[in-house]
Amino acid sequence: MARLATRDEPVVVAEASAVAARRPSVLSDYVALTKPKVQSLLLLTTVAAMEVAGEPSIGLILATCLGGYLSAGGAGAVNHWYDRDLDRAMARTAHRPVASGRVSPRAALTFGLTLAALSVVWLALVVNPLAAGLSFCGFLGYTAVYTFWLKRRTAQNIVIGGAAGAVPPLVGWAAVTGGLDGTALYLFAIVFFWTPPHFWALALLMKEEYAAVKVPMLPVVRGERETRKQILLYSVLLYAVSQLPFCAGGFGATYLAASLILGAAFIYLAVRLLRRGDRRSALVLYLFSLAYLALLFVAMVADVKL
Ligand code: HEM
Ligand SMILES: CC(C)=CCC/C(C)=C/CC/C(C)=C/COP(=O)(O)OP(=O)(O)O
Repeated sequence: MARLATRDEPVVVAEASAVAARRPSVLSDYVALTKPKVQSLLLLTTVAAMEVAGEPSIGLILATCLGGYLSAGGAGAVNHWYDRDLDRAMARTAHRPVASGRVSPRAALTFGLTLAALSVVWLALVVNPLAAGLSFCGFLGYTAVYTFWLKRRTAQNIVIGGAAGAVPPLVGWAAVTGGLDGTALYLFAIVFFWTPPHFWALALLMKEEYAAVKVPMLPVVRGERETRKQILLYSVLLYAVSQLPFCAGGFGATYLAASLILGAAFIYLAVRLLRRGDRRSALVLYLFSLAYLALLFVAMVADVKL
C-alpha cells in the first residue's frame, strides 16, 4: 500500500544516506580482510631481504610481493572468519567486516582459502617452489598454529605463533637465491624476537578486553608487571640477535650503527615501561616497535647497497 510522505521524510532520507556513506564499500571490506596495514611491514621485510640477498629485478620483487600479499592476506581473512566471535566482543575489532555481519563467514573463509591457493600457485610458477612452500608455512603458522590452536589456549601463543610473521624475509631471500643461508635465518630470528614486545606492549593496553573474552594473553594470565619484565627480556634478546648478522660478517658499519642505536632505544623504552608501568609508556613502545623494524630493515639495505 502506498504510504503518504510526511514532513519528517527528508530527515529520515538524509539519515539513511549518512549511514550509507559511513558504511564501508564491499571492496574496502575485502581489502580490510587482508589486514593491509600489517601487510605493509611484512612486505617491507620481504623486499629488504631480497635486496640484501642479491640484485633482484623489479619484476621479481613485484611478483614476490604479490605472492606474499595473497598468502598473508588469505591468512588474515581466515583469521577474520575464525575469530569473528572474539572480534565481535571487543571494541577495537567489532566493526570488522565479518564480526559486524557485512561479510558472511562463509564468504570470508572462501576468500581467504582462495587467496592462499592463488599464492601457492603464483609463487611456485612465477618465483620458485621454495618461496611458495615457505609462504604456505607462514599461512599455516598464522591460521592453524596461532589462530586455531594457540591463541585461545596459552599465554605463549604469540611467542610460538610469532614465527609465522618472521617468514616473509625467508620468502624474499628464497625468491632471490633459491635457497636459505645464515643471514636469512638471522633476519627470521630478528622478527621472531621482535614480535613478543611488539604485541605485549599493545596487549597491556587491551588487557581488559582480552580478559572479557577469555583469551589468555600474557597480561591477563601472568599480570602486567610480569608482562613488562618479559617485554624487557625479549628486548634484550632482540638486541643480541640483531648483532649476530654483523658478527657473522653479513653486514658492515652502517648496520652496526643503526642496530646499536635502535636497539638501545628499544631497551630504554622497555626499561621505562617496566619502571613507570603506565599506559602511555606501553603505547610509545608499541609505536616505536613498528618504526624499529622498518628502520632496521631499511638500514640493512642501506648497508649492503651504499
Ligand atoms: C603473531 C604475531 C603478531 C601479533 C599477534 C600481532 C598483533 C598486532 C595487533 C593486535 C595489532 C593492532 C592493530 C590491529 O588491530 O591490527 C598489530 C598492529 C600492527 N602489527 Fe602486529 N602482530 C604480530 C606480528 C606482526 C608482524 C610480524 C608484523 C610485520 C612485520 C606486524 C606489523 C604490524 C603493524 C604494521 C601494525 C599496525 C597496524 C595498524 O596501525 O593498524 N605485526 N599487531
Ligand atoms: C603468510 C604469512 C607469512 C602470514 C603471517 C603474517 C602474520 C603472522 C601477521 C601477523 C598478523 C597480526 C596482525 C596478528 C594479530 O593477531 P590477532 O589476529 O590475534 O589480532 P587481532 O585481534 O587484531 O585479530
